[in-house]
Amino acid sequence: MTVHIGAKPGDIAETVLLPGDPYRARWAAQTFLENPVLVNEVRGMLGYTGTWQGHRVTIHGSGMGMPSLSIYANELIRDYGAQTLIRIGSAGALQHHVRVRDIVLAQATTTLGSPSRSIFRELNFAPVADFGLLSAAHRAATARAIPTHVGGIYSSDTFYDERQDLSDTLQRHNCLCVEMEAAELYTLAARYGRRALAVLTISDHILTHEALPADQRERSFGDMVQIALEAAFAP
Ligand SMILES: O=P(O)(O)O[C@H]1O[C@H](CO)[C@@H](O)[C@H]1O
Ligand SMILES: O=c1cc[nH]c(=O)[nH]1
Repeated sequence: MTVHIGAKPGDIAETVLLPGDPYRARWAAQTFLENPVLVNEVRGMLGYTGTWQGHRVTIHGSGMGMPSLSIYANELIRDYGAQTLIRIGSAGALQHHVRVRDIVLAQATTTLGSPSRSIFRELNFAPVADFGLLSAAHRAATARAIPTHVGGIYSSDTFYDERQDLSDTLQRHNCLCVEMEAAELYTLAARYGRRALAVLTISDHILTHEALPADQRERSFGDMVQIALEAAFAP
């Protein structure tokens, strides 16, 4: 047990899928895993372990924002030995050609700051996805003809951002979408030698203001879960 995770040693699989929303963790575990068992509910942050096609998998909420994800990812990596961590999250599109419900595979992330920012001092560290996971996820999405984009994204700790100039600059630099966790996940994976990827579903459009309701964010993003599972266990 850790401060924030009540699972016993061995309860957490080496492969962990990380949605921000704990109820999405429950939905994904009950929909995709065989024999899902609740392994954490400290602070209501649900985590389940089961099997997918014979492979052990944990699906665990990360909460919203990099400070929250950082707590769970640190404990999953350092205390439970997680090796492969795949975020399955929602995101807001920053480009017209990226549409609501499309998938984005985050190749690299830009951020203003993350919990790891202070240790880099003057360095602009570039958090990037694991290439093996990224290419396997792309193959899985292409095989299923799921509309998918690969490229740079923006990880922000501010959902209600007042800085329109930031959005404009990111858009001009072909940033595909905004979400709130991937930069810290990729940085921790780099630090501890683990594999990480963010597979995102567009839930909102920053340019058109289209937005999906909360129940659909919780329960209807099956394509990204399927892509994440296939990528995690690709030969
Ligand atoms: O749907 P999740 O995975 O929570 O991801 C996105 O949704 C939350 C904001 O509504 C942030 O966590 C953001 O990254
Ligand atoms: O606009 C959005 C949608 C999902 N997540 C975000 O961080 N921003």
